[in-house]
Order: sequence, then C-alpha cells, then structure tokens
Amino acid sequence: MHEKMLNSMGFRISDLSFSSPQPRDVCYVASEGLPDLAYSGYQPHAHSWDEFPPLKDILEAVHSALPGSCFNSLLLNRYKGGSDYVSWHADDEKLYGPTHGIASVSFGCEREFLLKRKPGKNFRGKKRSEGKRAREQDRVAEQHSFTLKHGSLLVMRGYTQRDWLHSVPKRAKAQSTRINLTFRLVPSHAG
Ligand SMILES: O=C(O)CCC(=O)C(=O)O
Ligand SMILES: [Fe+2]
Repeated sequence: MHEKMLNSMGFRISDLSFSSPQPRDVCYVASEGLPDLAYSGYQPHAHSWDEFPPLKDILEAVHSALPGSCFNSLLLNRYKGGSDYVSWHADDEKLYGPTHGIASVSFGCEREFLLKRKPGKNFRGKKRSEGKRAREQDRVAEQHSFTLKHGSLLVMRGYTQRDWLHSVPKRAKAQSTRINLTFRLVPSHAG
C-alpha cells in the first residue's frame, strides 16, 4: 500500500513509532498479554492494534485469504530506498515455536526476496563421502529469489524458519519506499 493510500485511510506513516537499530525502520504491533519479542539483542515496544485500525483491516484480509490462519502480531518494516535492507536471518525465535507460519504482505516499491538453506540443512544432500565442499556448493546453489511486488502476499510455513534463511538485499534501483507487513502468531503460553 502506498503511503498515499494509507493516508486516505486516515493512517499516517508518521503515526507509527519506528525504532531503528536496523538498516530499515521497524514497528511492532501485538495483541495484549503476549510475551515480549526480542531478537538480535533488540526488544521492540509492542503497539496495540487499536492504534492502527487499517492494520486490523489488512489482518482481516490476510485471515480471509489464508483460511485457518490466526495471527496476533505484526512486524512492520519500512525500506526508505534501495540502501535499506534486511540481512540473512531466520525468524526462529523460540517464542514462535518450530513450525510457525508467517504471512508477509508488501506495498510500494518492489524488492527482491531471497531464500537459501541454512548451513547443515542440506536437502538434496550430497553424501558425506562427497565432502563438505560439495555439500556446501549444493546448499549455496539451492537459493531462490522472488520479486515481491506491490500487494503481494508471501507465506512461509512448515520448517521454513528452522531450515532456511531469508533476506531482502540492498538494490540501487529501488528508489522509493516499500512497506512490508509480516504477520505472525505468538502462542500465548510462549515465553
Ligand atoms: O521485508 C521483507 O520482505 C522481509 C522482512 C523480514 O524478513 C522480517 O521482518 O523478518
Ligand atoms: Fe524475516
């Protein structure tokens, strides 16, 4: 969703309190009573859904698009241009459990989203006898790239976070803002 569209819904990007120890702006929204999220040594303040009604509408749209899904938290990322990025990582914090799903909605400037296997999580698996180097070459070769366009919905589920890393690299050509919403489920007993 472009900022203009968010504005017309009575929602201003400037309303969000972004905090940025990261190479992009991040804002966390979560239902009440959930355990705190902490990642990369950082613990974002949890905003309530009521502060951002349009986000509740988008959450509802995601739930309708993915029957059976039930998300209760959201990490919102704002990439102000091509030098904002997210480096290789997995959203594998214990808080979420081993097979949690993430629904990722993108608005604005399209960006490339990359996925590659974690070291040691070799799927096609060269045999041990073929050597570490061959196995590593396989893993690196098994990298996937998706262009996340305005309005796209990307779903990561199953053992994606356990076995894979993902990133949104810098791209000189990406000159405008991209907003990405990653909806997640934090089990209320987690912590
Ligand atoms: O911006 C994206 O598409 C990915 C964001 C992401 O990986 C995250 O918030 O954990
Ligand atoms: Fe992520």
